[in-house]
Formats: sequence, structure tokens, C-alpha cells
Amino acid sequence: MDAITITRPDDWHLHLRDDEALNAVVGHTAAQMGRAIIMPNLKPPVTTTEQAIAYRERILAALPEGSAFEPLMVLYLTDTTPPEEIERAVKSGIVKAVKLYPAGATTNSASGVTDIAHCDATIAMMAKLGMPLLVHGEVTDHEIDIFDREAMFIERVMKPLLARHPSLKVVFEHITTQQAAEFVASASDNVAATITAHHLLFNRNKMLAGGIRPHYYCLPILKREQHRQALLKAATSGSPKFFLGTDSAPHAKGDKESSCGCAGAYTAPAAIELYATAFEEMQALDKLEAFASLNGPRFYGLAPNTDTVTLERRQWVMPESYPYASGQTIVPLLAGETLQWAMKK
Ligand SMILES: NC(=O)N[C@@H](CC(=O)O)C(=O)O
Ligand SMILES: [Zn+2]
Ligand SMILES: [Zn+2]
Repeated sequence: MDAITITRPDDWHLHLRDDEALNAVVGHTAAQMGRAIIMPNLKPPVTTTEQAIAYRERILAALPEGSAFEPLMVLYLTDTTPPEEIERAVKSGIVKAVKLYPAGATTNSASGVTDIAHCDATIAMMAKLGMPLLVHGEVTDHEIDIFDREAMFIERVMKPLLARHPSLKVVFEHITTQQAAEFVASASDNVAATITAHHLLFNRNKMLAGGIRPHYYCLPILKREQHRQALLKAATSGSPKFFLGTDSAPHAKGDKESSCGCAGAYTAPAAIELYATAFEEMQALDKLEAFASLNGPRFYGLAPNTDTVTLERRQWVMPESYPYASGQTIVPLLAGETLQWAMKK
């Protein structure tokens, strides 16, 4: 196959940041995706419907002329988010989900949830109103090895949470392990997962063998090959529970190439091309459309996009960097490397 046309995809897990950074990155996603679920881990986080409405306006204002890209907003759950905030969020029509960051688990998660028990009434309201909970699924216990934090989260948090709220819609975000893929596949229909392109394409050797490569450092951290294989299998299985979420997470070059580098891979400039490469590895390009463009809207109760995108087998070189905020630059994943698929402009 030398070209493939699919319904325009959506990104069900995206970081756009704010202000100058937002202006620098939003065009990359808007060129490919019809919609995206916008992560609320700003400084300060987007914790209220009012803040989500204002953030959405800033995103719309930052879009290139004529773009039809639609940001879908998310609230950042805290220990003190009241159930009434969920009612306001549903009423607004623009907030599509609420995000659980265990406090300390990842970038800008300091205001996250210290103990999910504090959120019980609010989560009950979400279950009642059909508001999905998006989960960064890693325990934060410093005793737990960083490579085991996702698998441990399933046992310690995810299973008890679903036992208590069996009808809650849950998206296990950016899954990275065989345990998570198997858990989601065997859970009830209200449980789904996003998978990033980088976790489908790379194992931890890419980050650590023959030199430490900070642009491959993200959370949850890349795992061993066995887990990558399980993710590829899940993404290409045809199950509607798995869908595209890039977790494209921009950080300035200097904040990545540092003695204490930030977590996050910037994949937005070639998101759909990277997924096509991963699906081709499994000889499953015929499964790409469901994963990228159909399963996500179905889970969120939305219609698929009505236009299409075409991918061509054509080599191109990923730029070494793009402009970012405050005169800084941002290094995309696979900077300077040759990609095999290109989106037709
Ligand atoms: N994935 C990451 O490594 N980083 C994300 C946060 C997140 O999604 O956990 C970020 O905001 O930079
Ligand atoms: Zn996360
Ligand atoms: Zn993320």
C-alpha cells in the first residue's frame, strides 16, 4: 500500500500548554486532528468550568486562520473538587472529561489528588452524569520502582475505584504495559485506554542504550519490548476500547536536555505518520482508521469527523527543532531522522 485515506483522526490526549507555547504548538495538531482532548495540567491547573471556558477561548484564538480544529476541554481533579463542579461542567457542554493526576505522578501534578477517597462524592456524580474520568495511572509511592508504577496502580487504585463505581467511564491514559493492556481488554465496556505513538514504536533501549536520550523520556516511562508488543497487539486488535492519544507534551529544548530533564515527548508534528509506521509494523494499516478516528468518538458519544486525511508513503526528514516560547526551541521526537509516511497537505 502506498497511500491510505482515513476519516480525519482526533487526539484523545494532548498537551497544548498556554500563551506563547500554545501559539507555537497548536498548529501542528490542528493540521492533522479534527479534535483533541486538552490536558488541564497548566500552572495553575484548569480546575473549574469557568477556567476551562477561558482556556478554550485562548486555544481558539491561537488557531491558524480557517482552522476547524475543536478543543475538547478537561477539568483537573483535586482533593476538593465539589460534585457541583461536575454538574456545571456537564451543563457547559464544552467540558468532556475530568482528569485524575495522582499528586506528584508527573508534570504539573502537584495540585493533584493525594487520596482518591477524598473525591468519592465527586466521582459518584461523574458516574451518575456519564462524565469520563481520565487517569494518569501510576502510583507515586517512592518505594515502588518507576518501571512498576503503572502495574501497581491497577491493583492499588484502578480495581478498587471500579469496584466502588462500576458504571464510571474511565480512560486509562497512555498505557505502557502488558498488564494495563490486558486489564483494559478484559474490563467492562465503560473502561478504555489511549496509547501513544512513541510507546508503540519504542522500548526503553531507545532511551537508554548507547547513550541517554532525553527526548525519549516521558511518563509513564518507556518499558521493555514485551510491553511494547502487548501495546501493538491491543492497538491493532480491532477492539473499540483502544484509541489514539498522542500525549504530545512540549517542553523547551533546554528543559529536556538537562541534568534533571522534564518528562514528555513532542510528537504532534508527525502524530498520524508515527502511528501509521507502528501499524505497518504489524501489517495492520487496515486497523488504523478505527483506532485513530472511530473508537475515540464512539467512547465519548460523539460522531466521527466527516472529512478525511491521506497518508502517502514518502520519505521526509523531521526538522531538528521548531520555535517555542520566549525565543527557545522545541525538539520533536525523531528530530533529524527520516520518516516513511507523510500526510498529504
Ligand atoms: N507524559 C509526560 O511525560 N508528560 C506530560 C504529563 C503527562 O501526561 O503525564 C506533560 O505534561 O509534560
Ligand atoms: Zn500522564
Ligand atoms: Zn499527558
